[in-house]
Amino acid sequence: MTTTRGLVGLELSSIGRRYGDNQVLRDLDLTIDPGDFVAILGPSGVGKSTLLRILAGLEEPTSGTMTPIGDVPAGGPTARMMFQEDRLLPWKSVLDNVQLGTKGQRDKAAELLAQVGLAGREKAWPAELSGGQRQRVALARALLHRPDILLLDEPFGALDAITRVTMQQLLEGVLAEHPRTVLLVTHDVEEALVLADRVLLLTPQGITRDLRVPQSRPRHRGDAQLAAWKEELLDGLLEADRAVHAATGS
Ligand SMILES: Nc1ncnc2c1ncn2[C@@H]1O[C@H](COP(=O)(O)OP(=O)(O)OP(=O)(O)O)[C@@H](O)[C@H]1O
Repeated sequence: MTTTRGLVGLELSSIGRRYGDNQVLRDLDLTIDPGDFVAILGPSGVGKSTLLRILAGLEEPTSGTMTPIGDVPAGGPTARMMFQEDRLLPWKSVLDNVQLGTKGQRDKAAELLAQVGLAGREKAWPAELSGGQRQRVALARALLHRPDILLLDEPFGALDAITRVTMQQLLEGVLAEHPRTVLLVTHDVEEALVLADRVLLLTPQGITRDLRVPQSRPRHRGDAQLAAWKEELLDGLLEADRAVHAATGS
């Protein structure tokens, strides 16, 4: 049996979000098990980032409830978000960027930097790093806060194909060391299938596909079952994309 010690999940019940007349999420029911890695696919504009912002507590749903489950800490679970853009402060060193908003965590910050492959670059400025390296700093910064829930909003979306694969492998390694409940929003179906325990397809009709990926890690990108799911999910995405355009008249 998988242990959920120290891990927190979330139960969403009838979550909705409306912006004026624009009902973005509607009656969303979803249980995220403690320690699960859940990837969310969906057409542009369907509300994936909105959902992550709600989970992060950055935004309130207009309806529904969200309840933490599992080994819930006394003050409630903490969440941390990582974005496509690194959001590093250019006037602070790499180490100071990782420590941002914390006190006395220098050693831990340096240790995390080493874990993401940036030992020796503590004093560098963000401008001296490549896009992939900057995302490593952003990942180290998110992990320093030891969030119960790690929310990744297309974190590798701006990276070239090779750096992206390297970052996926790095994330997998880091999570093996620091188990967390993870939600990943991505447009990359292969990324979802290679990394996640569970892949959701979010469409204007709600979650239309909820796929468990039992393959052991590291996964083989050429795996026949993953390839079949990739086809199926791409078809689902195309169909959902048409539905979004039909709904918005775009
Ligand atoms: N603060 C806001 N005010 C008004 N409308 C918003 C706001 N945030 C998001 N929206 C609207 O909500 C809808 C969903 O946006 P969201 O960014 O969550 O979609 P997404 O699925 O993440 O899209 P993408 O894949 O393109 O990032 C869009 O129609 C967007 O215009």
